[in-house]
Amino acid sequence: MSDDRRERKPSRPQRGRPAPRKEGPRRPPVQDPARRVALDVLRAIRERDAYANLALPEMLRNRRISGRDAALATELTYGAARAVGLLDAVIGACLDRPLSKVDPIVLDGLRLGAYQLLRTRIPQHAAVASTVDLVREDAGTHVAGFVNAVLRTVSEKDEAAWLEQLAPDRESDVIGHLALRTAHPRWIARSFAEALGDKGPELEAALAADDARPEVHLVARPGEISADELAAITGGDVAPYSPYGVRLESGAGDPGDLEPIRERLAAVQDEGSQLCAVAATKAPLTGSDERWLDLCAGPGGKAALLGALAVSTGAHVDAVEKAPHRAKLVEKATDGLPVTVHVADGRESELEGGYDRVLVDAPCSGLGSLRRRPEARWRRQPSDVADLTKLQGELVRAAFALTRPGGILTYVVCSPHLAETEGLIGETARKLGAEVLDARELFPGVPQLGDGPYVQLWPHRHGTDAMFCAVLRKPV
Ligand SMILES: C[S@@+](CC[C@H](N)C(=O)[O-])C[C@H]1O[C@@H](n2cnc3c(N)ncnc32)[C@H](O)[C@@H]1O
Repeated sequence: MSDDRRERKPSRPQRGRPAPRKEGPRRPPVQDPARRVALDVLRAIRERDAYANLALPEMLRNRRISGRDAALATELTYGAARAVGLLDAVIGACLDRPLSKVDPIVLDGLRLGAYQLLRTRIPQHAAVASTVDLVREDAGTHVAGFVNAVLRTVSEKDEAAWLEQLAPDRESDVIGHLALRTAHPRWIARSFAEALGDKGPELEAALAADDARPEVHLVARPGEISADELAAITGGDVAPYSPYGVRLESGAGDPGDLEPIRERLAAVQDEGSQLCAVAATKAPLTGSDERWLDLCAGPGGKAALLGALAVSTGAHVDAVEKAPHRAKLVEKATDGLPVTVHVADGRESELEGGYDRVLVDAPCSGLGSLRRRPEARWRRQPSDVADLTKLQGELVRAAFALTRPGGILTYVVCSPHLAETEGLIGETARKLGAEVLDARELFPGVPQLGDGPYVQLWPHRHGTDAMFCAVLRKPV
């Protein structure tokens, strides 16, 4: 935006603190509860590293917002948080100063407004006026003209026209081009390309699927309720691959309100996670099959499924989790199941070895579940991956030491990044002398699993998170 279109230059409010209102009567509180929540969550993400999928439901509950307002708040919060890179590129093109010079509180508002203008059908006037009102409440009247002028400039073109202007040339920089189009950081788009071995239509489909709101997946607890019954009660569809899965349309409200979930007959769990947990219990094994170990168990999604499956086979699960508060979540998730929770570092758990089956669902970059964690793609850094692979290798080695000869070690990460997947497990298995089994055989009915021996699931192929699964056997 040029200076002549901006109102008098504001003295900047202090970062993180609303400036006192300068004029006019106090507004009645919360004229626009949905956008107010969205803006407050965007701010919480920026200021205190909040997670949208935790902060949003909490705010909606505390403010007693439901129905259409809750649906709008969810759409705006998730959408704007996911598209930050794209929104910032467009906002930056409307300014005559660097984006970093814009007050962060004002920038949150600009992102919320730009998202509505570029990626929703909200009428332009409503998008601009409502955003100006909210930012005025937070940052003072003096910023209203600036916000109004920037958003009016944003609204002069639609998303396609902005991309035409701002995206790198597809021919010379396909990664940069697709990254901006699908609101991904370049390094993540590159890691997807490397994992797929593709820079064409498949990469585009993968990034596009990652830029869309995902369905909600539920797991029907084995022995408690069937997937058919769960689908009938919730109005969802039986999932295509997991025998325990149900898929619900996104935006169908808070799944925590569903009766089967309140009654603990079912839980929210991505179908890919379900498939990996089931695979860990199904790899062929000779001899005893009673002692199972989940070495990275928090918050307990897979431990609960392992525990429920263990009931029918007579097995017992030890679940290790390093973070005490997450270990409590595992206890809650596995209450009543044959699962013992241990608060310990999986690398030195001091558990007695000889396990028949060990699952290492390792801490990872989470690049495989970006669609469910909208802000994560902008928070993660390439350097995170190097730190994580060190930990992943140490956990796999500790797990292998705890596995009995002939026993099965299943390694899972929610990431397609090659350093965390094939790179990590291939090298570690070789050094340990482990036999690599063909994991594809443990995912019956799941198409497009490639050449093996590992399994990499993808949102665009399977509708699941991009889970990776490798299955090793310790030689006798
Ligand atoms: C990907 S999550 C596991 C998800 C879990 N299996 C589920 O399905 O709900 C990885 C977990 O490992 C835990 N963790 C991190 N470092 C660990 C360590 N050294 N030993 C044990 N657990 C660890 C993290 O706190 C986190 O809860």
